[in-house]
Amino acid sequence: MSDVRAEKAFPVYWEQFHRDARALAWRLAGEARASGGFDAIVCVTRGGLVPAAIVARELDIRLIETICVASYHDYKSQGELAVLKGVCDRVANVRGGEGAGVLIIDDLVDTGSTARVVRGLLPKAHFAAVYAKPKGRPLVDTFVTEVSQDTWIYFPWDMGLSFQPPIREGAAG
Ligand SMILES: O=P(O)(O)OC[C@H]1O[C@H](OP(=O)(O)OP(=O)(O)O)[C@H](O)[C@@H]1O
Ligand SMILES: Nc1nc2[nH]cnc2c(=O)[nH]1
Ligand SMILES: [Mg+2]
Repeated sequence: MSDVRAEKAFPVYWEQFHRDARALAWRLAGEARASGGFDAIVCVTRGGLVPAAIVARELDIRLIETICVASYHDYKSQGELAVLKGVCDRVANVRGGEGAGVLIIDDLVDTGSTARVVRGLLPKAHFAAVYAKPKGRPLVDTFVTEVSQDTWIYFPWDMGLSFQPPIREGAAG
């Protein structure tokens, strides 16, 4: 989201996230049939951890690795992208090297910067995200829902219940 101001909010609740992550698993099951399956999952921390758990359960994948990337240091503003931990050789070479047979999972692609770096490390892997914005979309092999570039997605783990003032008290203005 670095150069476009996020004007619209897209809040996602746990039930919806579970449904969308399952929809991703259904699509990936089709991909797996066509491509010979996935032997391992690499989840992009931290956001990729949650959909990775759901997809791993649905596709019965038990070899799971993380790639630890940090870039959004402040809320909504992307800084320098740092890979804090790469992928172990056992997973990167699970089917002949360069990420062949590996499924990479993240919660979303926005500008595509994170996906570009991760794909560079595992060029033969399949990259999946639950949500995609237009700039990041060319970097993803499989996703479920596209939102506009000026939308900020609020995940259930980032939200909590809070009091809402009644509309007549000015909240609608
Ligand atoms: O396409 P991009 O513009 O690179 O943005 C997408 C990345 O941003 C978020 O991660 P973030 O860096 O905020 O860290 P987190 O997963 O630890 O929350 C999200 O989980 C993606 O990994
Ligand atoms: N939660 C959240 N993190 C992001 N990182 C980059 N874009 C987004 C977004 O829309 N929502
Ligand atoms: Mg992330």
